[in-house]
Amino acid sequence: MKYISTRGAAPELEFEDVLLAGLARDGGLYVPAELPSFSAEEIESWRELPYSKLAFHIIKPFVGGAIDDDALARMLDETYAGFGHRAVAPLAQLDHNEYVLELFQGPTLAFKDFALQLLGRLLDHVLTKRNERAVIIGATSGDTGSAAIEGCRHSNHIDIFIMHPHNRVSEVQRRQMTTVLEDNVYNLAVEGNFDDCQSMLKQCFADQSFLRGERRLVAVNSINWARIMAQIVYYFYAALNLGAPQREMAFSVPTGNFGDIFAGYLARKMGLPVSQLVVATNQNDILHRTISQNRYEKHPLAHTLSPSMDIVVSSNFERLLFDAHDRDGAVLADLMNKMSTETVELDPQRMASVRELFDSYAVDDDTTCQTIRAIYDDTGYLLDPHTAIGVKAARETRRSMQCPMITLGTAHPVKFSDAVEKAGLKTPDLPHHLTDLMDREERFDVLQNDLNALQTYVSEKVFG
Ligand SMILES: Cc1ncc(COP(=O)(O)O)c(C=O)c1O
Ligand SMILES: N[C@@H](CCOP(=O)(O)O)C(=O)O
Repeated sequence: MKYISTRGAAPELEFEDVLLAGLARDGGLYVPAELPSFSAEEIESWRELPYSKLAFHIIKPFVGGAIDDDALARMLDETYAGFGHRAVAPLAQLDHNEYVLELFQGPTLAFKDFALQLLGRLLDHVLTKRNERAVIIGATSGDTGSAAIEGCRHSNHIDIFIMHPHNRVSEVQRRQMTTVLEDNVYNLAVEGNFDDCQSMLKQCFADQSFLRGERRLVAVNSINWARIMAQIVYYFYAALNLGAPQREMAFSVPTGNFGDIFAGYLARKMGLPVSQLVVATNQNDILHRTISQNRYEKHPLAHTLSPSMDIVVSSNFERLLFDAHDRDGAVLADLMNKMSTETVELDPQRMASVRELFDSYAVDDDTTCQTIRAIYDDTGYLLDPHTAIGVKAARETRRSMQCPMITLGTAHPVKFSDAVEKAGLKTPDLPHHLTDLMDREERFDVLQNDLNALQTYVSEKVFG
C-alpha cells in the first residue's frame, strides 16, 4: 500500500514510514494512493466476528506487509481486550432506529482509545524493530492527550509531550493526563487555545532542527494516517450489528478535527452502505457554515461545554477536500494556502457533491444541556455533551426514518460534569480504575503560547 500527500509534493511512502511521519514534508496529510474496497459478500462474512477480528480484516490491507499477520492480530487482540465492555463498541438504543455507538469503553473513556491504544503498540513494534527512539508531540483539547499518554507511557522508545490549552480542559481530562508520572511523559499547559497548540505542532513538523537530526518526530493526532485507519473499523462493526450490508446506515458524528467523520466517509468508499453522514458541531461551527452555506470563514474560537470540540482549524477537512478536488495536489495546496488566510467559497459543484452525503448542524450550549436532559428524562440514558450534540444534529437533519441513525458516542459523561450538572443531572461516579483520580499527584508545566518556548522545552528534556 502506497500513501500520497494531499498537497502532491512530498514523497510517496509505505505504511511503516507513514506511521512514523506525521505531516507530509509539503505540509499535506497522507492518504492511501488507493483505497481497499470490500464486496457485500465479504462484509457479510464478517458479521459474527468479534471486534478485534473484524479490525484485522479492515486494517490489514492498509498495513500491507509492513507488520506480519500474527503480530498485527496479537496487537489488535491486546488493544481491544483492554476495553471495559466485552462488545468493545456496544450500541445503545434511544428510540426506533436511533442508536448511540458507545466508543467510550476504553481506558481513557473517549473514542480516541480505539486508535491510540493500537497506535502505541504499532509504534513500539516498529521502533523496536528499527532500534530507534522517537519524540511525540501532540496537541489536545482534552481526549487525545490522555489516550496517547496511556498508549505510550510504557514504551522505552518514546518521549511524549502533550500540549493542552491551560484551564480549558475539564478537570477529569486534565488529571487523566497530568497524573501519569512516568519519566517519558511531559504535559504542557499552553497559555492559548487548541488551535494554538495544533498550529505549533504543525510548525514543529515543518522545522525539526530542534531535534538535531537525532530523534524522529511522530504524531499522535489524527494527522497521523494510522489514527484514521483504526477509526474506520467501528463504522463497519456498528453497521454489521444493525443489518448492513443489506441495509443502509446513517451516522451522526460530533466533529472537531474532522478525523472521526472522515473515517466514516472512507468506510463508505470501502463498500459500507452509508447513506448520510452528519457533521455535528458546537458553537465552533466553521464546518457547519462551510457545508451548509459554502462559506469557510474563521470566527474566533469559543469556549463551550463541549471543550473537546473547541476547534476552528479542522485538520482532516483537507483530506475530504483533496478527494473533492479530484485528488489534485497542486490545486489543493493553493486552496489550503488561501484557506489559511482568507474567507473562501468552494466551487459550488464540488460543494454540491459533498452535500450528497454530508449534512451538518451546529448546537449551542443551552441546546446541548437541554438535549442531555431530554434524553435522560425519556430514556434514562446519560449523554456526554459531545454525544448530545451528535444526537441533536441527527434528529434535526435525518433524511430517512427507515434507515438506522447511529450517533457516535465519543466520550463518557463522567468526563464532563459541568455540562451534566448544568442539565440538572448528577455526574456518575468515576469507573473503578479511576476512583482515586482526584487524589493523585499531578505534574505539568505551564508554557507560553510560543513555538520557540515549546521547542526549547522539548529539546532540553530530550537532550538534557
Ligand atoms: C469527545 C469528543 N468528541 C468529538 C471529537 C471530535 O472528533 P474529531 O476531532 O475527530 O472530529 C473529539 C475530539 O476530537 C472528542 O474528544
Ligand atoms: N478533540 C481532540 C482534538 C485533537 O483531535 P485529533 O483527533 O486530531 O487528535 C482532543 O480531544 O484532543
